[in-house]
Amino acid sequence: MTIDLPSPRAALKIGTRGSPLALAQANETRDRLARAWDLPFEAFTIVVIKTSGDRIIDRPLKEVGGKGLFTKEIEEALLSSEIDLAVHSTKDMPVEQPEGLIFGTYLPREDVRDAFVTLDGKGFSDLEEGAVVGTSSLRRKAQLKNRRPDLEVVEFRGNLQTRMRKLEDGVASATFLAMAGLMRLRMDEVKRQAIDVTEMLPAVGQGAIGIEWRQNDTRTASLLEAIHDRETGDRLAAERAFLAALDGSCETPIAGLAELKDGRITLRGEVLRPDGSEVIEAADDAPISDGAELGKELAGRLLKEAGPGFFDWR
Ligand SMILES: NCc1[nH]cc(CCC(=O)O)c1CC(=O)O
Repeated sequence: MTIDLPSPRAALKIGTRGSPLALAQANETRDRLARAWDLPFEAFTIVVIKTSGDRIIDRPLKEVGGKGLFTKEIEEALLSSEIDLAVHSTKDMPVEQPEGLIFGTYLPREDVRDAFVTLDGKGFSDLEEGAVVGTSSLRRKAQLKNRRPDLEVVEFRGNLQTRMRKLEDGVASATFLAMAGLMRLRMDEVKRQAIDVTEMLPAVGQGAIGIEWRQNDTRTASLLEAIHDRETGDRLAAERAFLAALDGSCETPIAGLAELKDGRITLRGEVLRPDGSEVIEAADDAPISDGAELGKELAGRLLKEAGPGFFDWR
């Protein structure tokens, strides 16, 4: 098969948000594509798109509401062919895409763990009673409250740099950041303690860069095949099926992680009450090709165990 390769004069357009992390992820995608197809960087252009999530920075996300706050404008640009592919943090992607778009290429996954970040390198069992922790993630808040009900949680929005500044300003004594973000931005100076996944299960998709394209654009699909990481794809199929079956709105604290071992896929999942007072968890394994069924099945078990009252806060 011959592919009409992009060139500096007819570059492939890569859409992304403009945050430093998003740009790092778009650059990694461009580098991998250029290497895989032996093309110069100039065969790709990076197009920055501002999303409603980027525009509204003064209100908590759950007040702004709606899925896809960070993806809507990017998907519109894809559909209108302003861009040829879009690079996303899989963690921020709704489980369903608009008609005509496919989200299905994944780069090799980074560290999936959360990091506990303080100015002096403390762990979360070392924080003094009643200390303030900043996070805007319902999952992290619920998981923290489950272990340390005494801690106070305050809303902490903004990019990684903004959150670090808030720590320096004393708005909170600690925050959580994804290890993947710290590594991609090479924020080596940030004092962090990586939290083992058995201690704090990460968000579905954490640490994975995912790429979306137009379903009818077979050329872009072929170009992307060369950089797709099959193992990450297999894990994400299970995790996202789990999330989809739980109807994971951003208002529900949900965590999930799939891992591959000895030719099988293992999935661990949990749902929590937002105040951390209850955690329901389950784990199982299956042949790798049955990952999506495993995700659906595990979600069903959690829903059954949680019972009809569990999600009442929504
Ligand atoms: N919700 C924001 C977001 N989306 C993806 C990452 C980190 C990178 C990743 O998990 O791939 C972050 C920041 C964070 O959670 O600290």
